[in-house]
Amino acid sequence: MDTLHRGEVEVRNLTRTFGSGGQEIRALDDVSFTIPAGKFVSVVGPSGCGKSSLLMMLVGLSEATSGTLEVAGAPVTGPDPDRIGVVFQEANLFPWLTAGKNVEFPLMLKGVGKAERADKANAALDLVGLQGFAARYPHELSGGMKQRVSIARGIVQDPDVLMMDEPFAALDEQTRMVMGDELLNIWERTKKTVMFVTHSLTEAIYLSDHVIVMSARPGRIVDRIDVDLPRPRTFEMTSTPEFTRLRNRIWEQIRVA
Ligand SMILES: Nc1ncnc2c1ncn2[C@@H]1O[C@H](COP(=O)(O)OP(=O)(O)OP(=O)(O)O)[C@@H](O)[C@H]1O
Repeated sequence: MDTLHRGEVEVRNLTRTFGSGGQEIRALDDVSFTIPAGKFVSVVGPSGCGKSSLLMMLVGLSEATSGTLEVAGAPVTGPDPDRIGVVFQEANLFPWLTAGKNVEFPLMLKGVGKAERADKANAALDLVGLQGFAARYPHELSGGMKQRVSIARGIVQDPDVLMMDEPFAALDEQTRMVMGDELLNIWERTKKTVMFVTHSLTEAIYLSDHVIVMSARPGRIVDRIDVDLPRPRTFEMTSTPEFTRLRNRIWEQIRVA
């Protein structure tokens, strides 16, 4: 396949079942989609539809029951932060390490030398707007800042793809909106492919090129929406007829799902 035209994320006929025998729970059923390289795609759906399960398989932390997953041109066989960065809802920082050392941590595991580690961590912290904060400990940072550190840690190895599982869900509304704009800035500067799981329809539309809509369990894809709003996105766009039309379309799908 032509590398230039290959989807950065390819999911084919993915099924995920938990448990066994009479206790089986089918979380995902025959899910297929492609995220082209460099695109920002959100996944929305009712609670329990399998969004997190999907992301856990795509980052190599959980195995598919059947189907195939390819990211950045290769099958996913386990965690691979050089290829796939991940950011979760909780920042999950080590409280006893500074922001800089938290970002360096995955590089330390790889045996990267001290100077290179510090350079890369500082560059990642700059990218998320935390220049000068490397020496701070997590308890000295706000919720938004902690999540920025977590994003810096997710991209410190410069992966092609960034997977995000409700990264701003624990933040207050104002911080959440600022973080959305920050994330778009980072995305535009780094050209990474982003898959973003969220409960917020507004956030999904505001950030994305495409929105994948999933049904209630067992999760299936019921719609894929192209968001043709111009970039850069602005707060004013969220009250335009086009934005409302897209939000209504997703809501109709989720309501009946
Ligand atoms: N380890 C597990 N063992 C058993 N069932 C599981 C496990 N993980 C997930 N499930 C079930 O699979 C379904 C999908 O869960 P998942 O967390 O992926 O959904 P979700 O869409 O991310 O939910 P939410 O939006 O509430 O975060 C749920 O019904 C959940 O209870």
